[in-house]
Amino acid sequence: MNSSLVRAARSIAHPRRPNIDGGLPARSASTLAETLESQVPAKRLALAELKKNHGSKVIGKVTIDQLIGGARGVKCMLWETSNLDAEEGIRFRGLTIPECQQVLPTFSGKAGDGEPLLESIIWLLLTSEVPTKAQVDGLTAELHERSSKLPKHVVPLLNSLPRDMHPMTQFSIGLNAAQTASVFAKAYADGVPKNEYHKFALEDILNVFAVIPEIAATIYRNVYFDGIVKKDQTLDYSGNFCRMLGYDDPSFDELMRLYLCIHTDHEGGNASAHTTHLVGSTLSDPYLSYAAGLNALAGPLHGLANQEVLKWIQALQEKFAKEGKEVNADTITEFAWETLNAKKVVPGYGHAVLRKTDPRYTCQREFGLKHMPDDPLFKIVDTIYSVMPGVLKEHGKVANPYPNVDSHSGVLLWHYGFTQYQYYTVLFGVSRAVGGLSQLYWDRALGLALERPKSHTPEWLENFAKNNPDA
Ligand SMILES: CC(=O)SCCNC(=O)CCNC(=O)[C@H](O)C(C)(C)COP(=O)(O)OP(=O)(O)OC[C@H]1O[C@@H](n2cnc3c(N)ncnc32)[C@H](O)[C@@H]1OP(=O)(O)O
Ligand SMILES: O=C([O-])CC(=O)C(=O)O
Repeated sequence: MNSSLVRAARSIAHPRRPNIDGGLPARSASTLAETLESQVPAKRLALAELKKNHGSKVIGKVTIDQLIGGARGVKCMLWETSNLDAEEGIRFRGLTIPECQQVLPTFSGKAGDGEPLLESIIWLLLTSEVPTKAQVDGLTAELHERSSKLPKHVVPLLNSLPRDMHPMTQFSIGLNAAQTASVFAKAYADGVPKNEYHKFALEDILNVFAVIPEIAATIYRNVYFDGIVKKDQTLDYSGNFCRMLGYDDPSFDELMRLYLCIHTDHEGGNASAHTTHLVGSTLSDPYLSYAAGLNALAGPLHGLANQEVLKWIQALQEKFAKEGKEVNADTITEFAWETLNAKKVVPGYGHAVLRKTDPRYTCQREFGLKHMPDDPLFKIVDTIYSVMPGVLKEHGKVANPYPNVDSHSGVLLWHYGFTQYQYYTVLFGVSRAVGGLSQLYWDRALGLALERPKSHTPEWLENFAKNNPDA
């Protein structure tokens, strides 16, 4: 591992940590819980100071357009695990995706040699520190051990669900049902003081990370196969998850590691993270909070777009096969205009914040170029990329004509025979738990308030506009 790069990454990821001897930042205690607990006092103090010294500073204004238009650009949420720049894309604790790929521990043990382990990202997002391989291995073992905490009624419940119920509905039901194991809910009922909430939240958060692969894999095996889920806990989190889904291919394991890492977090305003944060702010426990987040992820303008992309490509292929035409730049353009003229969205394109190609799209494209350059579907996605921004620019309505993460993920899965696209958002849901719930830990540790913004009636807005012509 390149130590100067790791040093630089650590100082980006954790800018306030003193670096007394000019070398690597002091390594904190070895378990994740101890590392986090050691950070809480300083973080609480920093937030209190920020409030005391700068609490009344104005950081923005809100227009009536923003109020009507889904609060785009309204600054109203504290989120520390990641930050999204409209041009550059996501940074996880200050690190871009390529930087994460260079410095985070991988399955081989060598940073930069393969995709980061999900456990590395869990550690990074929660603590803001780049973990060592030993810390990551410890976390892998801890999560495997915690996976036994899935309540015994959950799998039979999942087995009883109709096979044609959408996998995301099943996922939400499964996680809600697992909530009987919440130690946070029990601690609250037992009256633990507010400054201790985060300790019980962390227990739930790690347990949720540990049990969701079994919920997700049971759904996949039930809906499409024989219902049998086989584990291999000698592997890392993602590798074991692949075995549970029924895949045993090192290249697919690497894809899953990449997939699970890049979908974790996208700052706070996206619908699934925001929902988790909002529901958690009522002191609903992490199981219920993230189950709510899953329901937001299940919408077609958000996480479900990844299945819609595959559906769109299948429809395109079917139409031109019937007409005896090949799929190429011209026929894709024709199909895109048909979609737009029918007043439907082109799935996988556009974004509420991004104004350039999503770096999560780019890194998946690079994976495709390395592992499946001649795959016909991969080539179609590339051809779509070559024409769609031009079509959307010509259409003239779309703020961002470039592809988002959902545009590419399904095609990579398809290459490995994972063709059940109605299930794809469940994989996204396994990953997004990590971002939403890492932030939820800090929400409770910092004692953040119940979220409750102000709404206004149309009459109030009209009166305001009439009485304030220059506003
Ligand atoms: C993980 C994720 O959630 S990434 C996003 C996944 N979603 C998709 O890929 C679905 C397709 N994309 C979209 O629907 C949108 O781009 C969104 C929902 C992601 C963002 O929405 P907005 O911030 O409102 O986008 P924007 O400001 O560009 O919208 C302006 C207009 O362009 C339309 N538009 C935006 N993107 C698209 C698109 N891909 N295809 C067609 N029309 C689009 C909007 O529907 C809106 O139309 P309207 O004025 O008639 O309401
Ligand atoms: O940021 C958003 O609004 C949507 C998105 O890409 C994500 O949640 O990953």
